Amino acid sequence: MPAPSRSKSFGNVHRMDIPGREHSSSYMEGQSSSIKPQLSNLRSLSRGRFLTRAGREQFNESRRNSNSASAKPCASHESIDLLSSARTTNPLIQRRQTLAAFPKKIELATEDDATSVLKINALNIGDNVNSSPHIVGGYQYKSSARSYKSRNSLDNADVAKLKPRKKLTLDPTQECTPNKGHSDRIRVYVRIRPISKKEKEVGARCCVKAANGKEIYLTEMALESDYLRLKRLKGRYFIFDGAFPENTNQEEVYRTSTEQLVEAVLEGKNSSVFCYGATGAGKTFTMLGTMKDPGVMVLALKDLFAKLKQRSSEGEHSVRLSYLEVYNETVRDLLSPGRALVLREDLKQGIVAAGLTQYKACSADEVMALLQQGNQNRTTEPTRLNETSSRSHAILQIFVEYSARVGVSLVSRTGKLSLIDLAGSERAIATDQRTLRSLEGANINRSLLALSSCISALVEGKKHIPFRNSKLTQLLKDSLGGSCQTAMIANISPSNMSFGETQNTLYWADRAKEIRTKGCVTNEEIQVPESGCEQLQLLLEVQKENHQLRMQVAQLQQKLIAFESHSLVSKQDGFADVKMTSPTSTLKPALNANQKENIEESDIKHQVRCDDLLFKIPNGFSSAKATNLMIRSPLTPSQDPYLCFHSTSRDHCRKRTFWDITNANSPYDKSACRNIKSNTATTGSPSMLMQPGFLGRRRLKL
Ligand SMILES: Nc1ncnc2c1ncn2[C@@H]1O[C@H](COP(=O)(O)OP(=O)(O)OP(=O)(O)O)[C@@H](O)[C@H]1O
Repeated sequence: MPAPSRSKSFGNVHRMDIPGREHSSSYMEGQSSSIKPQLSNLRSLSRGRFLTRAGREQFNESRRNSNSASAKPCASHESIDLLSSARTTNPLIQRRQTLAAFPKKIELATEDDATSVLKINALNIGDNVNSSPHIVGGYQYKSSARSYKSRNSLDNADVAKLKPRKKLTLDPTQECTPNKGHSDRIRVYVRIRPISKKEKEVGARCCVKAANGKEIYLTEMALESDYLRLKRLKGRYFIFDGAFPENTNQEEVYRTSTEQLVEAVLEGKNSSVFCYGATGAGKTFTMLGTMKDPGVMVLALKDLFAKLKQRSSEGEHSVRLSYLEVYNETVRDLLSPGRALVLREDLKQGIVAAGLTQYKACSADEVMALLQQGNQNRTTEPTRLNETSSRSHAILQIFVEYSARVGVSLVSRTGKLSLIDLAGSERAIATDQRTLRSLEGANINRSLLALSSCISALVEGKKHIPFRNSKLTQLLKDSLGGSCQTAMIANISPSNMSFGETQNTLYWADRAKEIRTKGCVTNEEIQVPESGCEQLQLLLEVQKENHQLRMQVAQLQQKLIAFESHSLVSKQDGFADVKMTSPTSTLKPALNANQKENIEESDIKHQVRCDDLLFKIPNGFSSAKATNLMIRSPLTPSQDPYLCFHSTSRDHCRKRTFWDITNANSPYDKSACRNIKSNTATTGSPSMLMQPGFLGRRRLKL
């Protein structure tokens, strides 16, 4: 069909509702071939609406033809919808339906694109826009403009005011969903602590609410007197990866925010969890907890050791641990306190505190003891707001190393878990002015300010991130901008007296949500022996290991035989008429109840005990007697190969030779040969010197 003269490109079909707006062809990005028939239908429709009378007739004619022609591509359900709805006069509804037929990932190049899509989706999801400004119609609206996101209500007029600064992406995979384990975005959780007794006494009321597991509402308006922050902090609604109300227990906080990161560390990745918030908001409670109510640090360590135990068969694991604090811009070792430490940048490990001790820990209890020791060394002082206020930022680092031999190569992995309890931001009035406390407060605020600058720079995608502005940000460089999975737990107080601090914390938490870390990589090394020398060394190691294992097997077998000999001797003495059967079946009846119990307890234990018994053979019972006993055994070697092995008779303990197998005239029948082989194993290999028969026989002859 010839294209009508006023026909427009597909992009213009979308644009015609808002004349004069520039749209980019990236709207079409991701368009799959499957939606092409729908698009052509749409194009035809738009043509139909703008044609002259004659043209419209021609158009209708061609449409009839196209409907009747079975060979032409049939319209899908979605395109049928589009056809029926195309008659509507509401352009936004038309556009909404058009978008519904699109693949979900759409690149928007301009502010107008974003505004239009948001408007369309606003119509689509109605009130959902109000309740979830970040997730619009199933997409997360990801941009650098944030303040409008936090509004309690978002109408079309508000949407129209949106001024995104950069190219926007609507990416359905970036929804704020906890436990999804995305590795490239900082996960942010908010925890509200219960209102304290002190706050209740002074008549404080609750000013914040958590809802639906993810949402936080401020139930008060911003303070009109706070001119500096008023503009920035007018948001009253926030959505995070998780929102914990006052009654959430420690276990739940750990499971939601940190458990998956512990798992990642075991896979050789780096993970960090940090608590952020104003003084007295509950950071230390969340991170460390109490003896009765252990926090994230303790639960993570316990979980880590439990998981290591489960994986013990997979390879060798070792755990090292260091604990440091940043106090008044100096770095101190909490496990072996001494002089201040210097931070150095290491190519492989990133920023490290030179001289920081790393303790090797073998069990959760050992780690707990170290943690307790470190906490005793941590600087805490009472302030007006918190009786046990942490005056320093504390960082616990746990390194988990794994190594295993896979074939000839050695695989090793190292994962690092950093658990960080930040000191609380505070106003000078909250602490004691003009004292050491206020100096500490100033330093704490300085480092937290540096942290906020880094967050801002990271969110805005700046090239230079001012990590060097404070010791804290230097140490957090990995967690914020490196190859690391990071979770932030923002702690807030519900009291209206801390409303400003709560708003501030929520503002920074909301920003931190947009930080993208580098994709988390596994720190794995595979050593494959390359040179002949390395291969030879490896071969020697394997041979050595093999030899040791053979020795162990031989010793255990020897003990077993010694025990069995003794049981036969006892039978000779006490139970002469007990019929001898194969060694394994004679073991149990010959033992008394006590011995039997020991055998069931542990093989090794029972073998050692039996060895003892061997040397308790009654006086006068010579080894010759034992030998005779074996010779007098009613069984032939073929019936009881074990006895054959032990007998001193040449006939019975004759070595099995090549001839025995091949020669049809062999005195042994084939089945007997097979039995003998499995028990005597006298094939002449050098390792057979270690075999039990050899040693056992010698012992009895002595
Ligand atoms: N979720 C909670 N449940 C019960 N009590 C809590 C909770 N969170 C905090 N608290 C209590 O609130 C008080 C202050 O908490 P915490 O010391 O953890 O605050 P903080 O943010 O670490 O303060 P700072 O920055 O001054 O060290 C403590 O007495 C603590 O027991």
